[in-house]
Amino acid sequence: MMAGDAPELSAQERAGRPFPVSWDQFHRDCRALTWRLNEVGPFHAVIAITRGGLVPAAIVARELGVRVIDTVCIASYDHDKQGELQVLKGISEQAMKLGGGTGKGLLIVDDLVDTGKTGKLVREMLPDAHFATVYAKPKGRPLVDTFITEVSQDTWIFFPWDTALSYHPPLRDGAA
Ligand SMILES: O=P(O)(O)OC[C@H]1O[C@H](OP(=O)(O)OP(=O)(O)O)[C@H](O)[C@@H]1O
Ligand SMILES: Nc1nc2[nH]cnc2c(=O)[nH]1
Ligand SMILES: [Mg+2]
Repeated sequence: MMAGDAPELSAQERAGRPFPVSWDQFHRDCRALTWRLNEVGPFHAVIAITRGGLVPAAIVARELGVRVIDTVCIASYDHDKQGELQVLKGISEQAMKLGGGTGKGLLIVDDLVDTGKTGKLVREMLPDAHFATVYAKPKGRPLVDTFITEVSQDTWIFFPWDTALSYHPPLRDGAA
């Protein structure tokens, strides 16, 4: 950064509007997602986009009675800064076979789509799979087949596995 330049804002700071999600709420939203997916399936396997997709994938797979779960491991955000996408582990040969090579009958699960970059990459790997997320922001929404809650692009979702209970100052003292 050059002297005098404004500090670079993280994706979370740019988003501005916080949307904290509790474990209870997340579980309810995953169950609601499963109700919708139950109309679309059956699915041969669930593909979780790690790491955020692991928690909804476990809940959805449990509700749908699917026991084959695979992962595609992608790193993009370092906490809240988005960098280049890196595929750390691809989809297994066995899961690929179950999807006939194109992902037909497979269910991809992630916690959210934001810019859609992560979802787009996985869709390219499995063009015929069904892609479900719990939350969706407008830029990524066209990529998703099924989701539960849309939040505005300037929202930052705080998941229960990334947060802890802490003191919150009263509204009159300027709390959001
Ligand atoms: O639509 P995009 O702009 O690509 O962002 C969405 C992705 O970002 C988050 O993952 P992250 O890269 O933070 O990794 P994590 O799941 O391991 O936390 C989230 O879980 C999605 O996978
Ligand atoms: N936790 C979290 N991770 C993200 N990655 C991209 N967008 C988000 C978001 O809103 N919340
Ligand atoms: Mg993720």
